[in-house]
Amino acid sequence: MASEETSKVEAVAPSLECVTPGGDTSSNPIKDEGGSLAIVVLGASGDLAKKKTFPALFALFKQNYIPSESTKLFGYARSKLTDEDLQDRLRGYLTGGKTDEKTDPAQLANDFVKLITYTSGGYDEDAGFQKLDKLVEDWEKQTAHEGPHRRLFYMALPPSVYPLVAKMVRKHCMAKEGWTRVVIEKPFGKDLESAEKLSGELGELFTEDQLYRIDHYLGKEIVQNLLVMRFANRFLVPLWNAEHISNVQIVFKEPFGTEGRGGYFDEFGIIRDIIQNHLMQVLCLVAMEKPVSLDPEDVRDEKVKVLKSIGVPTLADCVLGQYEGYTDDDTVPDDSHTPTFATIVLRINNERWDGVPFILRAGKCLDQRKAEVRIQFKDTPGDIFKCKKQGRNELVLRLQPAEAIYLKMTVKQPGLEMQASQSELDLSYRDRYAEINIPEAYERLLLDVIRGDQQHFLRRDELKRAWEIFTPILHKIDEEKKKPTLYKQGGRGPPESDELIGAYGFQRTSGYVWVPPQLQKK
Ligand SMILES: NC(=O)C1=CN([C@@H]2O[C@H](COP(=O)(O)OP(=O)(O)OC[C@H]3O[C@@H](n4cnc5c(N)ncnc54)[C@H](OP(=O)(O)O)[C@@H]3O)[C@@H](O)[C@H]2O)C=CC1
Ligand SMILES: O=C1O[C@H](COP(=O)(O)O)[C@@H](O)[C@H](O)[C@H]1O
Repeated sequence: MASEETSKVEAVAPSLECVTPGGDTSSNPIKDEGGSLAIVVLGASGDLAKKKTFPALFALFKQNYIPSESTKLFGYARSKLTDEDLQDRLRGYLTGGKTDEKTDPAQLANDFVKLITYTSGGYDEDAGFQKLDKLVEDWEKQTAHEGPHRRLFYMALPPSVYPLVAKMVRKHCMAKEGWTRVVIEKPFGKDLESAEKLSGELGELFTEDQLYRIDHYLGKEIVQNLLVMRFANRFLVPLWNAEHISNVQIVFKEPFGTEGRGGYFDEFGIIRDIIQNHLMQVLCLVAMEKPVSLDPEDVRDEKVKVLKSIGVPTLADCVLGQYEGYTDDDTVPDDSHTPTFATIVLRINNERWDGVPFILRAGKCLDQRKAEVRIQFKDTPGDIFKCKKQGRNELVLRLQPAEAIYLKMTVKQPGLEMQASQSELDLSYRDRYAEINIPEAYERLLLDVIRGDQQHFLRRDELKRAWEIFTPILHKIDEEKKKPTLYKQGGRGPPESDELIGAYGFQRTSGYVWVPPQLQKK
């Protein structure tokens, strides 16, 4: 049964306006739909809710994107909590973002938590969801605003209960006059079959335009910049292909381990946790063709197209690692073979990328926190300066920490001698945009949900294709109980990874060390 309810409110076409340096950036407001907005956080007692969901809503509240006159936040979970219990639990996490000097941040946090009300109930319990619906409806009736009563449900819950909760929302809590949107968190399944099963179950209850599958990497500033950078700069156009690019690396590193999430992590491993979703989304934006427009369907059509061109990797294209001490976690079995590190090389079989390896690398408990895209160009032909020794051009997009885009290039070493050396053109956001508050990923994505803009959310076919690429290798790893190489905590991961990357053409620049000013230890 497909829902008869579809959004009565037109999605706001994503606008992209050119902003001159120091210019006004506030030209993309929420289309004023009037009426009321109820945001229901299901699993409000949990970790994600307190660390990400409510803080993101707080940031939007601070910027008046969710005005207190017309917005109410409802928490729902099984834990027996009062409104005050939940409010107190959240207060300590409501710290991020900038406020003007006149505003007291603690007062703002107090004003925000007053918008939250909590109700407890089971996830399969009709009575609980009927009570929730009544609470929302009573509040909607009280809000004097003309217009639709909009309802946003955010599932900050373990995926095992998504279908159950979705059924309850569909049965009892749909908006009576206005839109209903449902946000779900990854993991969207464990492989192709389970993902399709989940998609089928949700598809019975909600239309695709009501479902927002969140991948928070799509909300990161540099990831969002990829479309603009790639398609608004003429000089990049002729270079962005196999003729000039040798290899592309997309890297995620974390300096800590599973930190209390060992039970979850051990079931999924690093490929499902990071590579199949976050890194693949970034890959799509690096590799896809120019969309016809910024309409969400046009952008997602291009992502699906590039995903369909990617060949299925084999174990030979892959290095797996596990950090020493991983199994000391009580929630992880002693004989666990779950990889906490993986390097996987993908090939895109199309005209633009034929022959260019896309190297995806992710690991926990490594030497640093870093996520970046590193595009390495081929050697310059006819090298009269012996530049090869100095290193290749690389365009690096650093997602975190300290967002930056920099281009490693060879220049004359200043001085009397004619000597070439490696330097960089550096766009470090903290220097260039010091006055601008860079929003958190969840903040931006929640705003997109309120706006009805699905560009930065996964469509069902996109998800399916990403699972088609990774399921064969994941099944093989599981079936063969493939043992990952143990690696030291705080290092670069298994040395085999660097060997594989080297074999696929990546050339490390010897002697080049550049620590951008924002990352230098003072
Ligand atoms: N935490 C994080 O940093 C991230 C989480 N996610 C995803 O977000 C979702 C929520 O994550 P997180 O908040 O960490 O999860 P939690 O384990 O904290 O669970 C959230 C809430 O769900 C309820 N719950 C827990 N286990 C069960 C269960 N077995 N059956 C029914 N209800 C249960 C609990 O509420 P109560 O008992 O009160 O009902 C809990 O407070 C997950 O899908 C996760 O993969 C994604 C990215 C990062
Ligand atoms: O989705 C997840 O992401 C986090 C890393 O997110 P980041 O925004 O801090 O880069 C990771 O720690 C976690 O394992 C994974 O589930």
